[in-house]
Amino acid sequence: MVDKKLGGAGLRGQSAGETALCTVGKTGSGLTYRGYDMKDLAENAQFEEVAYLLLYGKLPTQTELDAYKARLKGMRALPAALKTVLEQIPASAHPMDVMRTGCSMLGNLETEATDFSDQLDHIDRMLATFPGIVNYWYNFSHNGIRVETDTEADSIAEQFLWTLHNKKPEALHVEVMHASLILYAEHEFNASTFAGRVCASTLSDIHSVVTGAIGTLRGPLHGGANEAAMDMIEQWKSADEAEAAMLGMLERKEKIMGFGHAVYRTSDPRNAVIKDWSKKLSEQVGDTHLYAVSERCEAVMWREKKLFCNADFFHASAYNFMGIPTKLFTPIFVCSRVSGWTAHAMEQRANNRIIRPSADYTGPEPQEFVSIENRS
Ligand SMILES: CC(=O)SCCNC(=O)CCNC(=O)[C@H](O)C(C)(C)COP(=O)(O)OP(=O)(O)OC[C@H]1O[C@@H](n2cnc3c(N)ncnc32)[C@H](O)[C@@H]1OP(=O)(O)O
Ligand SMILES: O=C([O-])CC(=O)C(=O)O
Repeated sequence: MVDKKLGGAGLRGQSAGETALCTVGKTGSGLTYRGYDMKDLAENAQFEEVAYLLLYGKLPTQTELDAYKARLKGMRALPAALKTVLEQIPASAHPMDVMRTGCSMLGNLETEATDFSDQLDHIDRMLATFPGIVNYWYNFSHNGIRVETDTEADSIAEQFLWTLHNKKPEALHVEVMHASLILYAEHEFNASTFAGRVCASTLSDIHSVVTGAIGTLRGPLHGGANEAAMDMIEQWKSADEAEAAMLGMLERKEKIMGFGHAVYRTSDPRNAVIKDWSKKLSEQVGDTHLYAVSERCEAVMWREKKLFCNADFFHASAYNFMGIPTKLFTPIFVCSRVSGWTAHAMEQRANNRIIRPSADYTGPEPQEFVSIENRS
């Protein structure tokens, strides 16, 4: 993999600390979690194995995995006060705002100890409850249903789909969700993780770390791109229509969501994995154009701009084929990335110094104070 030339604004290419969790664009297919190639994990593991790897430092044995899944399963029920708050949030709210509020409310009800001795309990609780939080609100506000979040689902992947559709999902969809959650789990010092680490460096609590990270992930330049990509591709009914529209967007110098990356230069290794799943799902549902539209977008962007699909682009069609409403796309990213964010928070806490960089001053030279009656 060729390194992207890094420099300029946005702290690009500057090291802001150390991590043992992840490499981006360095070895293997280009993304490793604690030394394991993301592709091997996405092809062979369940999401809980990856969360365990990030949070507990090693891949679990079968016995450890069974125990971990049972532990998470036992933590799914939502407190009544949290459900009451979720029921107040209007259907017009963005689900990322619901997640931000849900996480914050959980922190009010189940506050972390100030010595962080129970951090892993709170982290596992967030992993266990996040799918239920967003889907409880979604079903209540959109369908008038108080969905049961304490389900029999075997995994977080299954739990998301089960609490969304209020029934046991099909096996293929659960398999895709495991892969998707693994792809999104961790990505070094991306914007939301960095925001979380800054928060952790003040010795704040774990719910504040995650609440801040959720707000940072929400933007369309970061996690919000999967939703923005769907809004774009669903307008087009054929690959030719997509190509013509994209050329117009490029001509007008518009940003095309789901393309490009701050670190990768020639490809995002997560794209090949989710693109394969999107193709399989498109065949399963008898899709007539969405996959073809997506593929054409990829070809046009590469031909015209040498820009490639990032992790978000084919997630849009894949999630759509599984019947997931577009506005719930980025919350799925949260349900996964909470593992990476919190692993980083623990790493920061274990070797902490408050993150406080400097700025290059560009304001006026020192000037005399002018009293209010003499100002023009
Ligand atoms: C999981 C994730 O968070 S992945 C990222 C998800 N975000 C998106 O998909 C949003 C669209 N993409 C982008 O906005 C950008 O590519 C980012 C934010 C991901 C990276 O930003 P940067 O590191 O600043 O991009 P980079 O330095 O490669 O940009 C080079 C040029 O390509 C252009 N470019 C980059 N991405 C795009 C795009 N998606 N559409 C059109 N032009 C683009 C930039 O405008 C820039 O042009 P300029 O030099 O004339 O200003
Ligand atoms: O690394 C980044 O800048 C964004 C990204 O792909 C991620 O967070 O998964």
